[in-house]
Amino acid sequence: MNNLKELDTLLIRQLSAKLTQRVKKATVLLVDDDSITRELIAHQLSHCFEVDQAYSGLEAIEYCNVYKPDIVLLDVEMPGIDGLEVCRKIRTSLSTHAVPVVFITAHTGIEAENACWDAGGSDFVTKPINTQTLIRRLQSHLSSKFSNEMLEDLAFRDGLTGVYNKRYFNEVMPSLLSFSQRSNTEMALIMIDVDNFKHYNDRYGHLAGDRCLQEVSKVVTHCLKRPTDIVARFGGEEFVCIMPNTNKMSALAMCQHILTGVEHMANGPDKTLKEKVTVSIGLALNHQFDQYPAGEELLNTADANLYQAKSMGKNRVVL
Ligand SMILES: Nc1nc2c(ncn2[C@@H]2O[C@H](COP(=O)(O)OP(=O)(O)OP(=O)(O)O)[C@@H](O)[C@H]2O)c(=O)[nH]1
Repeated sequence: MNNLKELDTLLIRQLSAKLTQRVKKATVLLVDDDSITRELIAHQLSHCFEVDQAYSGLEAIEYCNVYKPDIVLLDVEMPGIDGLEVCRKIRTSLSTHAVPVVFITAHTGIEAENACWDAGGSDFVTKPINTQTLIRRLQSHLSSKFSNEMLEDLAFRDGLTGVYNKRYFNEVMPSLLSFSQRSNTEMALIMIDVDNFKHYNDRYGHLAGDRCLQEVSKVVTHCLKRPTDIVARFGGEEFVCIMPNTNKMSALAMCQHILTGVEHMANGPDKTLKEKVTVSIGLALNHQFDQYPAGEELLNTADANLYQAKSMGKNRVVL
């Protein structure tokens, strides 16, 4: 019992050290049209974070779309697009909606404060700024953001390969299916299974087998580049991928990419594989059914096609 408690304490200490490190390396985007104020705040914050600067609302939006900062420190009053509008834009963009926004405002009073909350702000500081308070607030928002991300990773990522896990797949599959049904778009689902993996494990050991799975998942993730594509480890040496907005030709091309990529892994510069590895792929498309299929039907079809691919000699895709 005591040992378990000690282990818990150790784990919590490790996690909190990791969190502190992440907060130290966090990027703050500081947005203010007044260059003197901006430089002054940037200088004070630079002891604790990486600080990038934007001088207008438009520049801030462009920066966020490309670089995705960890947190935004945003002046409310700016000519052109003001801070409130920038914040609304950050909140409605898929890639930045979870980025905390802390407002800097010269105005106090219920109306000014409520405007910040209504725009989606996470917090605000009033001028003149107390640097200590500002730093502590940023650290606190960053800590909760990073802990949430760490928890999400623990819940939804596969520990060995870093791709999503089956739980995540099961969570998102119904929404993706109903989205493709509503928008009448094609969607592809593939099941990938490493060929003769038992032999690889038996011959080179379980650790080498683990390494092989990591390499396969890298190849698959590399091939499926769209932000909407999802790669998950389904269990053992099996992966499942969902590709929204993908028709038969593109899906087949993707599968071919994966087959070639995996085949070439053993020739890679770092030679992490002991011998050539191949995979078999079962493909299923939602448009191949008379009626929109349920997730289970798509999965079963992909699985049956995977079985076919194996029985036809492996290292191939079957639709
Ligand atoms: N190293 C490692 N091996 C795993 C893991 N999960 C499952 N395995 C192994 O994967 C192997 C799968 O073997 P089989 O199901 O017989 O499949 P196979 O040898 O690939 O045969 P085919 O699928 O017909 O090509 C078993 O030996 C499992 O122990 C893992 O996380 N790491």
